[in-house]
Amino acid sequence: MPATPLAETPMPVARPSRAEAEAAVRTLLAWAGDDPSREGLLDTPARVAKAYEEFFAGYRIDPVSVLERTFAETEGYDEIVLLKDIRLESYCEHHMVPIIGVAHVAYLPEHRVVGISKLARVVEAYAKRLQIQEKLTAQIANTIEAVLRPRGVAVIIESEHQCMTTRGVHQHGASMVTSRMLGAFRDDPNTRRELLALLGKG
Ligand SMILES: Nc1nc2c(ncn2[C@@H]2O[C@H](COP(=O)(O)OP(=O)(O)OP(=O)(O)O)[C@@H](O)[C@H]2O)c(=O)[nH]1
Ligand SMILES: [Zn+2]
Repeated sequence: MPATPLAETPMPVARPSRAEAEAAVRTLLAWAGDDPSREGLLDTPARVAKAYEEFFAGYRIDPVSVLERTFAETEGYDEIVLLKDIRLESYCEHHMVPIIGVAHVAYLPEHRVVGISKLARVVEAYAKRLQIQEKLTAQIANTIEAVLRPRGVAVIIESEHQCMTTRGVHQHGASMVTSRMLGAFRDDPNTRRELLALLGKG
């Protein structure tokens, strides 16, 4: 198996306990100006800790192992495989608020294909972490390239950053688009055009 870019996957040096995480939420509630001991907020720290386990589940998913099972009986299929409109839920590493959008992931198989849901699982593994969109886009593409060794990989992400819509510049409707094209998608204009046509962006 080729070297993979997982060196970029950080884990906390010493993970705080759940009780410490809940105490931190109580501090934030009080800092926001509310009373953490009032009835409606009593269970909130526990709920927030549980929600964080969901939001940041990606730290506990290994994107390489997700892609390791492949299938060779494809009758030599070597054209574009595209999974489009994958729901994306990520979290801005500057403000810890959601980045919501869609990802489109394509590759050009070389002999073997991967179960199509696995492309969405790789997106999920990197999205459910603290991110900036450029890095998220690159991590997904680089991992697919490193593990599947296809002739090309393309990842396009379109999203809305809530740090821009609900605070700061309050730019409702502004979307951020990033793309990472590797192999034939980068080098061959016809392949890139075909992809954009399949995405309705030709
Ligand atoms: N390139 C990039 N920028 C991002 C992403 N998510 C958030 N940002 C931006 O990161 C920047 C952080 O800038 P700072 O000046 O440190 O933060 P800030 O004072 O909260 O900035 P404002 O959002 O403009 O109020 C902001 O411009 C955000 O819009 C991302 O995925 N990619
Ligand atoms: Zn932000």
